[in-house]
Amino acid sequence: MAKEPTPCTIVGQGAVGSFLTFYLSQPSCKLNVVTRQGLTEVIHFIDTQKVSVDLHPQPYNFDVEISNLLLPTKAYDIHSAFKHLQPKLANNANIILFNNGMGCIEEITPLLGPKQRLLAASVTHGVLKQASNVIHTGQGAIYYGDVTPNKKSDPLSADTLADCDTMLKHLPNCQKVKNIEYRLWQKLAINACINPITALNQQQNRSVLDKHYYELINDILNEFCQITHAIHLDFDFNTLLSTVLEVAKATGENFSSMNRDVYNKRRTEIDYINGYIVKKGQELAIKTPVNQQLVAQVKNVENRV
Ligand SMILES: NC(=O)C1=CN([C@@H]2O[C@H](COP(=O)(O)OP(=O)(O)OC[C@H]3O[C@@H](n4cnc5c(N)ncnc54)[C@H](OP(=O)(O)O)[C@@H]3O)[C@@H](O)[C@H]2O)C=CC1
Ligand SMILES: CC(C)(CO)C(=O)C(=O)O
Repeated sequence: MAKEPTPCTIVGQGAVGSFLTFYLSQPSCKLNVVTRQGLTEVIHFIDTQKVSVDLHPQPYNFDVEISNLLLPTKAYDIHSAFKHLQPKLANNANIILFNNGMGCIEEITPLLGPKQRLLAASVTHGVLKQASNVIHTGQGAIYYGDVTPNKKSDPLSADTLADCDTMLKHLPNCQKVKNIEYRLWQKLAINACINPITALNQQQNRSVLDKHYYELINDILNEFCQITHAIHLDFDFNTLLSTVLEVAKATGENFSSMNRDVYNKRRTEIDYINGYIVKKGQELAIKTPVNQQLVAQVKNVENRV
């Protein structure tokens, strides 16, 4: 007997949400797209080969139980989007976070049912949304892993998780990894350096390579490494510094997401990026004055708009 398509609910038609909709539009997946207004828009999606396709996702059907919930929203919207859809989640649902920054795992974990699984992804693809056009601007990768605390083995949960893993194989360069925590912290370090610098100075990512910012980057990463050391995650300072500079170079022509948020007078994800380093510092009694200062500066710019 042919296998039923895997049901998959995607929240929002933003850049990453449309990217997921494009790559998961497969006969083996049954997509449901949730928007705040209830109506879906036609998205003109352009892939890295410049091939364009119009996406006509079905509006969300509230009668459907959610087995796989994909949350590609800004970090500050994850909690409310989850709460809104929580009543529709299957007992053994998989919930997958695609946001930048950290802190959402802590927000969602207490809300999980005993058989629900929480997965987190680190995305390095570049995707740009301009009006109804979504462009896959840069080929990157997706690393994801299970971050459910105190997992209990359950045959039904294991089956839905296996279906979810099969479904996610349709995404470009998508790999399940055991060390997802390490990947998430590494991406946090990259964003903690590139995003506020490029947002406050309204410059492209390559500007981070300017000698002028070396001391600031050193200070951001120094505070970061004290925290990761305290939680027994080993990051070598020099390797991390090289990674940040390599990403700034490789994405040099781009404007970071925080740069665009400030430019477009939108809320930034600062609370979940440098703000998360500050929060962890407070919990661990580690001083983080440089990250604290950056949070204050970015919030100051946000409040001016
Ligand atoms: N774009 C990129 O290249 C990359 C982005 N990321 C990260 O991925 C995350 C998403 O980024 P991106 O796609 O660019 O952001 P966008 O702002 O383009 O998209 C977010 C979407 O989420 C929707 N949304 C929020 N809450 C709800 C809700 N409750 N119900 C329905 N829809 C909702 C928003 O809808 P509305 O329009 O109504 O506000 C919006 O369409 C961020 O954390 C970002 O940092 C990571 C790597 C690369
Ligand atoms: C890696 C980087 C900095 C690329 O622009 C990014 O993730 C962002 O802009 O948020």
